[in-house]
Amino acid sequence: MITAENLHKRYGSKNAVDGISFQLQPGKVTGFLGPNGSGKSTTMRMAVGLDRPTSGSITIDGKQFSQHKAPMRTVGAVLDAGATHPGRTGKSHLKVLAATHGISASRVQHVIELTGLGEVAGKRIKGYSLGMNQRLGIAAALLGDPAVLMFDEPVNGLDPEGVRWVRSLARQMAAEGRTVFVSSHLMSEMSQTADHLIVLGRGRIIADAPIQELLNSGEQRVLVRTEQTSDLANALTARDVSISHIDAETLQVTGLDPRSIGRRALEAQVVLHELTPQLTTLEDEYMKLTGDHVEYRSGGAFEEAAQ
Ligand SMILES: Nc1ncnc2c1ncn2[C@@H]1O[C@H](COP(=O)(O)OP(=O)(O)OP(=O)(O)O)[C@@H](O)[C@H]1O
Repeated sequence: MITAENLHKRYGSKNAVDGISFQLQPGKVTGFLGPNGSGKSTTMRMAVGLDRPTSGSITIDGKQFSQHKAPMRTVGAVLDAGATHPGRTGKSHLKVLAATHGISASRVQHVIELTGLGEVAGKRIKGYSLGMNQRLGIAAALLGDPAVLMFDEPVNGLDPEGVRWVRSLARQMAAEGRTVFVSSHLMSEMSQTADHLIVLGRGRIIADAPIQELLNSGEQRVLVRTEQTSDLANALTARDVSISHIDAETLQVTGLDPRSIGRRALEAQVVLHELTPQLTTLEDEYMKLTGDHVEYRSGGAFEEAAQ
């Protein structure tokens, strides 16, 4: 279990992480989502002692990472997959890690198989592709069979097969009861992997909720088609209901569910041709949530923080 309490990190005058608190649950994939520069990597680095909080704390099972007797058995982290010795083979890299952390050599072969590195494990790391390096990083993270896994942008630069593999590995690890924490700046990625989302914007938490809840939090819009648009609009008009005319036969209604719209149409003797709830996508929600929190926007303009 990872717990952050009022965690802050300042770099000079910059609040990279600005007082965040959260608790991650075992058995779930928690997505850590936010635009570039929102503080995800800094938070993860503090969790494994690579950076010190300016104030507040981030602990794993109640202790700071450095206080754990066997850190590799506690947390498996892939924060920088490139941090290896290029002249070694993948297998010898894993063997050294195992030997220096009191992990049995049999785990090395096991994680090589688990990560699909079998064919390249005997080759030097300097010849590895990005995908192989990513798999090697994950193999190292799994070596100590830890209950907590932390992956920073694990699918960056991977091909579609690699992306699918990382997703299913994360899900499998959570199904085994582990706490799985995965960062990404892409909602589309997280929506296929995570059960729960923590959304960060400019170092602050802007959402901490199950994916389903985020999906349901948007206002439901319903598309209605009829030849009697004005009769229907009259029948539906009420406080908190907004109706917009899309074209001569189509209305978009917010504030009423499809069932109520159907019932009112029947009472007003309006014939409906279509009644379609418009699903809010996670992407829509994410854009809404982070719209004011983006540091770098497309178009090349740099916008200074305006908080
Ligand atoms: N060592 C550092 N020194 C100074 N500023 C830093 C340092 N590390 C991070 N920052 C700044 O802190 C902020 C948060 O960065 P961080 O890398 O944690 O964000 P992120 O959400 O992981 O983004 P990305 O997806 O781009 O890596 C950014 O504005 C970044 O420029």
